[in-house]
Amino acid sequence: MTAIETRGLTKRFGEDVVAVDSLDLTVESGEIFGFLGPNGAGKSTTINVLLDFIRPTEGSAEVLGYDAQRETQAIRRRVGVLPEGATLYDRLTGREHVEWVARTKGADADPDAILDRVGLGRDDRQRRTGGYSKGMSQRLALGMALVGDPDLLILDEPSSGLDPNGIQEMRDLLREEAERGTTVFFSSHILPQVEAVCDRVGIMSDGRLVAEDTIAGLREATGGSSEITATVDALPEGFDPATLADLAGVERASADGNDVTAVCSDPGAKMEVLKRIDEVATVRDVHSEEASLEDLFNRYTAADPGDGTGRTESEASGTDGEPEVEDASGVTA
Ligand SMILES: Nc1ncnc2c1ncn2[C@@H]1O[C@H](COP(=O)(O)OP(=O)(O)OP(=O)(O)O)[C@@H](O)[C@H]1O
Repeated sequence: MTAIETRGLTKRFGEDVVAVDSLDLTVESGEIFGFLGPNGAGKSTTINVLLDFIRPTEGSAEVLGYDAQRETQAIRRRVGVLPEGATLYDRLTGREHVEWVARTKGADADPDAILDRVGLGRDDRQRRTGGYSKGMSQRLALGMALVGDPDLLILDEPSSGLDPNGIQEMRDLLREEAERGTTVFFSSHILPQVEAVCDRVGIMSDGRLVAEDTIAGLREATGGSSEITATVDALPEGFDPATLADLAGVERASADGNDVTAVCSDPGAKMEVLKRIDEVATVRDVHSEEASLEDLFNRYTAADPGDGTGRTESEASGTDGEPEVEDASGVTA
């Protein structure tokens, strides 16, 4: 079964902004799917349509086989949501938040077990959330998403505000959830984290899905440039490392001190680079790397226009937009 499926999904705000443009997205059950894109690419808007916080202009969206607009209640019972910038009720304690979500969902949850999983300390969970740090609020919001063992987790920037330990714990938690059979759909700007946990990724740019594949698949599709760095004793006088780019399959090359690095569009060219360097210098060490998700992301989104926010000028100054649009930043059950 597919966990998420959109067909021709489009959302316009006012006359000028096409936040999501004919999106065909498929997320299979049980996978961890990373939803990526620069600021303003349309990720949150897509998520907000899936959860019926906003209505699409055109197209359709199904979540767990239910129509996202007509069967919202069925979806909310089976989906755990961490909205962007989740708002908490200052006067309630962390534990009370989890109890509240459990009541709303009609779920039989153990708040302490959940808060243990997200690492919100025993004392902290008894305090009112008005005094929480950003990371504590984020841990609690994630705990609220876990209530009722959802079939699908939709997490908008789950690592936001977390320290490095928190990010690592989040990664483990996503894996644990996937092992239990939960589908995990999350947006993130922390690409190494995405690379470490995701089965597949989708990359949005300017409202459109410009790539949807495994990371290995993206590497292949882009010609998967890879790097080789050779550390040498010394480079001979007059040797210009840039000339390594004359070799077939080498995009560019440069030297930084005793490190000579070549970026290869054809991984097979790495050996040729090494041989050439070995002819002119004594090679002490070699380091080879495949294109990171960050490199791939940059390739797919390089053409993103403007300042990267995707906002028009009038919108940035607050003169455009759709007043009736509901914000997804509230606490969601
Ligand atoms: N309520 C709204 N009214 C008008 N325009 C909006 C509204 N919500 C989003 N937009 C615009 O839609 C586009 C997509 O925004 P969206 O928030 O979906 O991007 P995003 O990929 O989630 O970005 P980020 O990574 O910064 O969170 C942007 O141009 C944004 O300004």
